[in-house]
Amino acid sequence: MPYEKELAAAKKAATLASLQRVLLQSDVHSKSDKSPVTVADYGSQVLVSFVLERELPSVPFSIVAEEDSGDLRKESGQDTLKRITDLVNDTLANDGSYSVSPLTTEDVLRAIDNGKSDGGSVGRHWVLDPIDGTKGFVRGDQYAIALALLDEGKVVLGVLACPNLPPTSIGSNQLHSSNGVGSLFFAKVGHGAYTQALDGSTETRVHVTDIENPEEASFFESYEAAHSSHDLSSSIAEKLGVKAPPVRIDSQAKYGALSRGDGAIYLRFPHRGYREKIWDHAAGCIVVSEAGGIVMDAAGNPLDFSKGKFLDVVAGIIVTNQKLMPSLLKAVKEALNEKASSL
Ligand SMILES: Nc1ncnc2c1ncn2[C@@H]1O[C@H](COP(=O)(O)OS(=O)(=O)O)[C@@H](OP(=O)(O)O)[C@H]1O
Ligand SMILES: [Mg+2]
Ligand SMILES: [Mg+2]
Ligand SMILES: [Mg+2]
Repeated sequence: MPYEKELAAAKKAATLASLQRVLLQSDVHSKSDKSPVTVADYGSQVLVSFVLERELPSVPFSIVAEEDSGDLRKESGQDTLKRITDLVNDTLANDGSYSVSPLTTEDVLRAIDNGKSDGGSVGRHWVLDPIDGTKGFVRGDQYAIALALLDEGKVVLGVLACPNLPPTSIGSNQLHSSNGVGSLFFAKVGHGAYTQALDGSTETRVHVTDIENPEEASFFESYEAAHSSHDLSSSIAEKLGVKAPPVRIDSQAKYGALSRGDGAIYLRFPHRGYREKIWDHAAGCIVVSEAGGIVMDAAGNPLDFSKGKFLDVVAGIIVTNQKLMPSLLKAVKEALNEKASSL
């Protein structure tokens, strides 16, 4: 079966990264673009890189990942580097599946640097967001370890580990950390999407909702208003006839929740000038597509992951089932035209 061992390795990598026991979630640093990064973001990138290298030793190795080692190589980063190294070694020791001597700080830097690839349309590339929704993670809300594989520019498998997303369906009032076991979603091209509890229970196939009437639909959007225009989504929802208030959750947990029918629509409209990155959508996109949903930009184009680390989309990203997509696209077009003429 194509990509079977790759999927098994990806599930193992994302699950192990989700088991990090972080002492200080508030240990947040600011990157050069002012966005937050924590010890756990780096630790997760190291663990995923480590597991993929171990599980797939004979395969040429390329990862396009969010984090880099630049700040950790500076004098001011030495404390953080030490804490990442301890965190990774504790996680590997608790798990016990790899008998290795503890990683050194050099090993950690090298593992982070494995994520330097540029991706593209030739060959295979892993795409990793070690912690997607860092702000959600710091708040104790939703976040995801998101890992996908590109083959000749197409996403062929994806895994989303969502440690704070309960394995049962969420309503709008059950969004906060479950303090229990989280959810794992995974999909392989042409083989459907599946979920299982992060503690390894049996897997079940997931499908997006079959709702046809927008009045019965609910929609997801970013928790952070800085990441997606809440005004534009409410105008789209109103045009479509959606009655329910928005459900705001961080990260690609939105794609996971949508793939099992917890909500019907995901709307994402970043503010002017922001360029989407492939690691924020690759895993979520294949999980939802294999669950029967559609992921497009606001002009109705499928997402193109073959152009390197950026994802060039027209205006925003919209996700829903096959039945609702035509009316959603129409509502999006109207709302965007209205916005343009009001400027
Ligand atoms: N200005 C701006 N506009 C749009 N998107 C941005 C912006 N800044 C960051 N990001 C990316 O958003 C990722 C977080 O995903 P979400 O927006 O779905 O979640 S959240 O509600 O904002 O927490 C987040 O992913 P992580 O950095 O992995 O947390 C970013 O890649
Ligand atoms: Mg980030
Ligand atoms: Mg992200
Ligand atoms: Mg991230």
